[in-house]
Amino acid sequence: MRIGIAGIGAIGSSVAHALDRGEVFGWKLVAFSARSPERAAAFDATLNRSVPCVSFEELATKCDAVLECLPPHMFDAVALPVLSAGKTLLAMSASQLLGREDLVDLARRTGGRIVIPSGAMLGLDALKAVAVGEIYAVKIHTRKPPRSLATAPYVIRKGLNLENLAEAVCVLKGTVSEVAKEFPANVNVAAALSLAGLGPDRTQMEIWADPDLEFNTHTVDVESDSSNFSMSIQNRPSEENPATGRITSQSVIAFLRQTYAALRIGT
Ligand SMILES: NC(=O)C1=CN([C@@H]2O[C@H](COP(=O)(O)OP(=O)(O)OC[C@H]3O[C@@H](n4cnc5c(N)ncnc54)[C@H](O)[C@@H]3O)[C@@H](O)[C@H]2O)C=CC1
Ligand SMILES: O=C([O-])CC(=O)C(=O)O
Repeated sequence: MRIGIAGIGAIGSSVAHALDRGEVFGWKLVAFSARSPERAAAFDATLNRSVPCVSFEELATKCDAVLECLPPHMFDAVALPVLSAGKTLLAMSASQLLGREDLVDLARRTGGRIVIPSGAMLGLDALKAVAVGEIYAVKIHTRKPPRSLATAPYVIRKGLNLENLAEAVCVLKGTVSEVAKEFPANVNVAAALSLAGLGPDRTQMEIWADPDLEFNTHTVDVESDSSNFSMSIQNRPSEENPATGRITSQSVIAFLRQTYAALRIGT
């Protein structure tokens, strides 16, 4: 299978290197997109096998699947050509899929597919299973070091000063739909959780700034007619981007590896 990577930041570069090292059986990296020719050349030099830097439209025509790992506002620029071409979009900017039934409809019409890998979230397997029955409630509390929230639209608009906090503060609470508008780069895991379970309008969320925290931490409570469960994850930051957990790119690699695996575990 031919894969292309849109955006070679923390997630994209790590997945590209795993593919380049031949660590993902059955998948070949055939192209990538970068923000500038200089960045592309510097990145290509880190690969054992040179790969062309192309436009998002060319990624869509050259590849069977395209991994989107761009800044959130760039999402449509790659999602639309990939889905219009009937290809598979591996979407990391999961927050950008909230309220986007139009993209799901586009995929249905063209035979394309949208996949949100588990990324930095845990337990989506159990949530999908309980969703076969009736889910009563899903709550997620995301706690982040204040610096990870400092550039969010809400923090800037309200003029919140999150520096020198003496203790953890709840910055915003509401439904995932409400919080996503204000913290687009911080709700990918909540977006994935809500899409797998009760939907963004019924999944409750709180965002906390916690000065004592080193790792992004997500705690989830689920109640349903089959199981109640609570889960928590503390994500070590990646070297390239402290806002992105190291597990995120590993989740993509694990997802790709199961394509041809003789033994597949989990939902
Ligand atoms: N689903 C999940 O669990 C998680 C999702 N994310 C999301 O995944 C996305 C990617 O995250 P990271 O890799 O950490 O971001 P990053 O900021 O490290 O990388 C983004 C890359 O896109 C490049 N870029 C910008 N404009 C471009 C253009 N026009 N053409 C090509 N490349 C361009 C940037 O130069 C950068 O290299 C973000 O939206 C982030 O919020 C992050 C962590 C977890
Ligand atoms: O925990 C992480 O690494 C990333 C995160 O909060 C998100 O994108 O929602």
